[in-house]
Amino acid sequence: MKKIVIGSDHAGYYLKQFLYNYLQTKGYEIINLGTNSPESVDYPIYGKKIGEWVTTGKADLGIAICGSGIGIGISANKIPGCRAAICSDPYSAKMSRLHNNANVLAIGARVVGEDLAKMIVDTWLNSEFLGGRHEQRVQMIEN
Ligand SMILES: O=C(CO)[C@H](O)[C@H](O)[C@H](O)COP(=O)(O)O
Repeated sequence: MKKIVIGSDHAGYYLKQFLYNYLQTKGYEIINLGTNSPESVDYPIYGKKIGEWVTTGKADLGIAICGSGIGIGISANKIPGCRAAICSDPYSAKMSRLHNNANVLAIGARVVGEDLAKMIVDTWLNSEFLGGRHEQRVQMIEN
């Protein structure tokens, strides 16, 4: 079973808690990196943390949530080796794994509701990188 880290800013706090509980009931090993209240905080702190956990191998995959998914996704992508995909639909989530080997999923809590977020997360976690022609493209990103 994959080890997953999840984190958010204040805007993503409630959806983060919801997805943390949901993934726990599904049997995933999931680590909460905060924030732990709806009090206003700065999303770059959490994007950086999630990116670092994933790129250092402390976790296999990360889920990052802010209001739009954009700020925390951009922040995570500043960490070398982090490939955060900002997704608000299951198709994009699936393709981000199949073609881009995304290791962080960024979601906007002010964009998607709980049911859609569950579908996005399920799709993302159940999709695997295809490799092949996509391998060299992902390597080009790294280079
Ligand atoms: O980074 C964002 C926008 O791209 C996130 O949506 C943040 O959660 C948002 O900026 C926080 O906004 P707030 O007005 O401080 O709650």
